[in-house]
Amino acid sequence: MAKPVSIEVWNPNGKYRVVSTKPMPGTRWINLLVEQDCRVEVCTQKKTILSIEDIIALIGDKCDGVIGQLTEEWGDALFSALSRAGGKAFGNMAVGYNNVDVDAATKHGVAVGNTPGVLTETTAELAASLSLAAARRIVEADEFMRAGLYDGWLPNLFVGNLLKGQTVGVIGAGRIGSAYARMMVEGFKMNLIYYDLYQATRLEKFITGYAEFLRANGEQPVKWKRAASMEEVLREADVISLHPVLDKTTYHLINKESLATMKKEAILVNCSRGPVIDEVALVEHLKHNPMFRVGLDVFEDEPYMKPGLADQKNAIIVPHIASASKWTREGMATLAALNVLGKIKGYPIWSDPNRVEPFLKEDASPPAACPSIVNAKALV
Ligand SMILES: NC(=O)c1ccc[n+]([C@@H]2O[C@H](COP(=O)([O-])OP(=O)(O)OC[C@H]3O[C@@H](n4cnc5c(N)ncnc54)[C@H](O)[C@@H]3O)[C@@H](O)[C@H]2O)c1
Ligand SMILES: O=C(O)[C@H](O)CO
Repeated sequence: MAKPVSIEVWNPNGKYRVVSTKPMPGTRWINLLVEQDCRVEVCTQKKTILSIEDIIALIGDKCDGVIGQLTEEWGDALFSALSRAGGKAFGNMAVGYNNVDVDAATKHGVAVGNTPGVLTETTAELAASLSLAAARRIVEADEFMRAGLYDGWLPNLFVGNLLKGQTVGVIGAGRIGSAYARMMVEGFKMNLIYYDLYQATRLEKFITGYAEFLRANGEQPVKWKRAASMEEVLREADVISLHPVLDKTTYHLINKESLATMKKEAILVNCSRGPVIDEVALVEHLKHNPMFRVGLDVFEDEPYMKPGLADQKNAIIVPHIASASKWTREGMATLAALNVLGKIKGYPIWSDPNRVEPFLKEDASPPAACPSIVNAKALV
């Protein structure tokens, strides 16, 4: 028998019972649920990752929908408990939903929501920050200053890489990968090589237009290329940023062999999911290639790092904060709540999950729709 889990309750007499497994930023998401007759229960347990038993205890005997987190494994056990309690929807507060067994949800008739679009620029900005921090060795230099080691300017002190004119490689040029590519090309006049299963038409048009603008102004135009294989990107790029979804095709996409094809002084950034990189192979590569640098927001076995990673000076490591801007996190909470609410209310699915701004306006009522349900087609 699982121990009772501590909760905070909003609108105790609400008709529909919605559970959030974590307190989430902002209050708009709670207000929207309460205005639509929901009793909202927010888990306040002081434990970062809830167990399956904790979540089953939270679901209880009657629950219309749950808002959950990417740290939770949503599989058959949780979806059958939710369905038994009368639940219709699970809203993952993330765009990535590799923690969710979508087939199991569909089998139990539960809709699975995610939060695309609202985190695109915020996540791309962190990938750009890690790229710059790695290129210019900012973390190492900061540690050096704080240690009181600076005793005057030197020609060879913390020499890094100039980005202008170098090639940025993007693997997975979807929403975030494309936003990152635009930032690096427009901001630093880098050339682009990308690999994706699909053509990134809007990105290609943007860079073509920017190259024309540069040419018209007497500047060196930027170039772009869609690579025929991921290996082509790894061989040619100076900075490589990973932005694919995590699935069977992208698990350990970066491994011992692919690392060996990269330039010795390349920079590798990962703001997608940890298991896209074989982290043990990466640690070995970092040890043997001191000029190779990485910027990592995600790790293979979060919250842990593989042995040796934290000792590498050529690695910059941050704790899965790529979407952590206030506007984005409040927006993610809103989208996650509206996915659950929309399903409870029987609203239709929003037509374009790449354009979710109408749901995010602070001073207006959101559309009567679910912003993004990933198993919408399978459920009908
Ligand atoms: N670190 C973070 O905090 C953070 C924040 C947001 C998103 N993410 C991760 O980033 C991922 C991408 O988000 P998005 O909104 O850009 O999604 P998206 O669906 O717009 O883009 C993903 C892209 O990956 C491509 N892809 C799929 N399989 C591939 C393969 N084998 N090789 C190359 N490309 C492949 C797809 O075609 C698509 O264009 C999410 O699924 C999530 O895991 C992480
Ligand atoms: O997939 C996601 O949304 C992230 O990892 C958290 O923002």
